Amino acid sequence: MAPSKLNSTDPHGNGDANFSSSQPDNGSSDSLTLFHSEKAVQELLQQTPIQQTDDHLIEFSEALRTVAKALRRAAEGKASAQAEAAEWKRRFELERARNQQREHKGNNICEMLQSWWAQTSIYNARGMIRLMLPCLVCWEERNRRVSEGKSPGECNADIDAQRVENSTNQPMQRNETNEQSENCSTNGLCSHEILHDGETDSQAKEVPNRIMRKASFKLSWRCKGDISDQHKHDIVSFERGNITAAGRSSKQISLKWESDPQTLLIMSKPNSTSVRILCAEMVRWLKEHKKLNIYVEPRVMGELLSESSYFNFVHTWKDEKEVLSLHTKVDLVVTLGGDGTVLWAASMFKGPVPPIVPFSLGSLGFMTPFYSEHYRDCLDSVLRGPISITLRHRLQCYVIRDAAKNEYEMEEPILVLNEVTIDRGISSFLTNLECYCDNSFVTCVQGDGLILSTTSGSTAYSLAAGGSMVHPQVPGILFTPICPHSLSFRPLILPEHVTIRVQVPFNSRSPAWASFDGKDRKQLAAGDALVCSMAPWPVPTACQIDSTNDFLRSIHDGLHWNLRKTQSFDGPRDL
Ligand SMILES: NC(=O)c1ccc[n+]([C@@H]2O[C@H](COP(=O)([O-])OP(=O)(O)OC[C@H]3O[C@@H](n4cnc5c(N)ncnc54)[C@H](O)[C@@H]3O)[C@@H](O)[C@H]2O)c1
Ligand SMILES: Nc1ncnc2c1ncn2[C@@H]1O[C@H](COP(=O)(O)OP(=O)(O)OP(=O)(O)O)[C@@H](O)[C@H]1O
Repeated sequence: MAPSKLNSTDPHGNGDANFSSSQPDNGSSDSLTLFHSEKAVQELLQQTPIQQTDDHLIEFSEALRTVAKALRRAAEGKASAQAEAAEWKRRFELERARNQQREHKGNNICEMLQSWWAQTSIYNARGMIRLMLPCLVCWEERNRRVSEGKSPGECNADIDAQRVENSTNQPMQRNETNEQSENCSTNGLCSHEILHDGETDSQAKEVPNRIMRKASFKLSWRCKGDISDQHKHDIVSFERGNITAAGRSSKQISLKWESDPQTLLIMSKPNSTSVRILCAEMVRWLKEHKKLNIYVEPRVMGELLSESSYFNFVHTWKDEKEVLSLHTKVDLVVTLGGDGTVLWAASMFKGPVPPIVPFSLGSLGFMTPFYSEHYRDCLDSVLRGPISITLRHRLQCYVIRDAAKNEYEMEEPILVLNEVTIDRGISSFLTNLECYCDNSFVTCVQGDGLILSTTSGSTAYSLAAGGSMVHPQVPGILFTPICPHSLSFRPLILPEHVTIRVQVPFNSRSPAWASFDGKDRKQLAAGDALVCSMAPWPVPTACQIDSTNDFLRSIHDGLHWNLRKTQSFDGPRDL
């Protein structure tokens, strides 16, 4: 049959060659020839729509690709605006902390508490959004003007001018702040409640005789060999959280109490008999010899009370809201456990962190320089001060969902002391993570994942993935791939001021998973991003000797770093 012949001899399906070859060559009737030709033409015509369908499919898939690209660009724009906003917020906090420090002397107490409240509310999602929105508006406005053909410099100048104009709105903003402080009890901790000796009103009523005033302290550092006080700087007003300061990374920092610490929080590793016994003994000693107020976790409170009703004086908390206000009550935190307990303790404080005294009751202990056997001497000297401390930087991480339609749906930031890891989870596919640093494309991670680590975390997971060990006082962010499927992907160390964005592309074969200090795993679907920058509040941990000595001891003892038998004296030598 002509059609089958046509098909069988036309590998390309265009019919040309077969159309001519299907011409009868024996001079049979014209009508038959015509019939066959018509049939062949019809065949061809029937094939044309198939060809057209193919073309349409190609066009359609190209259109889809274009749409996907546009969507991706839009999501990237959104994530980059949000990253930028996070960075603006960070700068804004630093600037405000600096201004508050300057204004400190002239301010009356009410203003001070109001500003404190404003700062606390940063950690309330709405407060954060309130801070971020103006930044986003500026960012979008700037982008709009750039797209109109203006130079970035011109745009910034325009926006600054507009901001000056907008300063006439100041009274309205003030009203907003007043409103906040009036309504603060509904949002968490109220500024006037802090005025009452660091206790909330309700608690102060429950325990009327106890005076719990927060101890203030000063941090200072001096140049090597300088024994005078000339280079001392006052940098800390604990409640304001302005513990961040330039220069903190370059010298050994010393903490001196300005008033005696009165309240101590003990955090301990669960499920350990030796830790439980030590904890009870320490609480008893602190109460009887140091007359301190003691806080413990609800779990530990239960353990203590099951041991004896003697421990009735110990305090604990009931809910998350009270945890948020802990930093206003606690002068010092003691941890009994390994590094994991230090991480746990740090994670309890979303804002300023009281100094932590970490006792070693784990197997390694990179951040736990104190021996538990000597806890009395050690706590004696810490409570007396001055002590050397390490200000450990933290990273603040925002998970930005592609599905979030507006800023109100943004999740609370998560603070990490070690690292945030983005990996493939249970998926067997390579991760495909697009990484940007301050909006510049860094690379695409194809492998098991990526670790964004602090320098304190450099001896943890990042080290296991081939990252360098870095002194914890060095300000930087480690960018360490996990099993990258490329020979040249070496780990990086980026400066502390950058904002890193890790984006799961829309064409990713599987979702990625983020985990924070090894916990709280969150799924990152295609289009979601993780934005990470240095957090304003570091974690001050007490040193046994000093930052450097403790760090070197931890890598020698913990990792047996560069341990090798010494070469013997005898043998060949250069003459
Ligand atoms: N392959 C790895 O090395 C690997 C894998 C997963 C998690 N981790 C680390 O475990 C940490 C969580 O610790 P955990 O105690 O809750 O979990 P865990 O009980 O599983 O302990 C993990 C180990 O990491 C050590 N560690 C923690 N922080 C450290 C630090 N800053 N420097 C050196 N060692 C450190 C701990 O001492 C512990 O031995 C994560 O932040 C991550 O860094 C490491
Ligand atoms: N107070 C706490 N409440 C709940 N979990 C805690 C607490 N302290 C520690 N953890 C968790 O317990 C686990 C083990 O803690 P930690 O690392 O301190 O002990 P360890 O494993 O014995 O020490 P090392 O890691 O040095 O061997 C960690 O995952 C940590 O997050």
